[in-house]
Amino acid sequence: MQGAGNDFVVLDGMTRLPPVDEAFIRRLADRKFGVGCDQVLLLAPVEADDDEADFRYRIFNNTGEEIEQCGNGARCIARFAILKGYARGPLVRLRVKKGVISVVAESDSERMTVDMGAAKLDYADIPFDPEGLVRRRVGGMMQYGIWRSDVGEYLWLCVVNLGNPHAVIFVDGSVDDVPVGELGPFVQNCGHFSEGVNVGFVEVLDERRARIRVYERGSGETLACGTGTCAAYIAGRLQGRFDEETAFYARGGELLCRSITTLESVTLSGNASVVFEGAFPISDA
Ligand SMILES: N[C@H](CCC[C@H](N)C(=O)O)C(=O)O
Repeated sequence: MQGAGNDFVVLDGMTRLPPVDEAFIRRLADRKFGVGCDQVLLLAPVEADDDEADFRYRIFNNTGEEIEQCGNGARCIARFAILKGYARGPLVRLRVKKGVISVVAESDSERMTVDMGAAKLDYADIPFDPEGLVRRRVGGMMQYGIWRSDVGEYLWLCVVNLGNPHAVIFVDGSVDDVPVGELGPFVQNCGHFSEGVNVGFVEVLDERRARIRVYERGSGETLACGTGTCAAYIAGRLQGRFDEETAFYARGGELLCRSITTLESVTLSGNASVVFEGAFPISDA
C-alpha cells in the first residue's frame, strides 16, 4: 500500500502471526531481493481484555527495527482492515507501542484521516539532549542551533515527538535546494538524539500551504512522512506560521493537517491506496 508515496508492505497477522524478526523484515523490505518498502506494517488482534482498541498495529523500518509510530501507515493499515472485512468501519482504533490512535475512513474513497493524538515537546519525551546547543524562541516554540562548521552557520531545529521523534527545520527558499541526503544524517548523528530522529525540512508557502521533505530514521528520505508532516505542522503552528488547516506538498503527494487544540490532537488526511496483493515465502529456502 502507499500513502502519498510512503510505501508499505502490510502483513495480515489476524489469523496467524508471521515472523517479524529483523532478518525477515529486511528481506521483505529489500527493493531488489524482496518486495521493497519504506516500512513493514503488521495488523494483529488485540488482547481479549482490550476495550480501547480494535487491532494491534506494529511498525518496522525497512532496516528491521521496530518503531513506535507511523502516520501514513496508520491510514493504510486501517483501510486494509476495512477492505479485508476485519473492521466494520468507518472508525478503526489501533493499539501502537505507546497508546491508541484512531483512524476514520471517508465514504467511497481512498481517503483516510488519522488522529495522531498529543504532540510532546519536552526534551525527555523526544528524547533530546539540548546540552551545549544555542537556543532561540520563535513564537511558542524553542529552536536549537547546531553549528555547521562547513558553512559557518547554525542549523536551527525544533523538536517534536508524535509517538516517534522528529526534528523540524524551516528553510528559506525552496526545499528542492536543500541537501537533504547530507543534512538528514548530520542531524541524526549530532549526538543529541539518543533514540535517533526523523528530520523534516519545511518550506512555508503561506498559512495554509507548505512543502516538505523528510529524511527518516532508518528508511532515509521517503516520498512522504505522516508523523513528520504533523510534527512540522505543530512546530509551525506554535510559531504562528500555520492556520487551523494546512496542506503539505510532499514529493509523493498531498497531506492535510488540522488541529484546533494544537497540542492535544492533530489529524492527518490523505490517500491510503492498495498497490497489489500477494504471498511472500516465509522461509528463505
Ligand atoms: N513514514 C512514517 C514515519 C516512520 C518513522 C520512522 N522512520 C521512525 O523511525 O520513526 C509516517 O508516515 O509517519
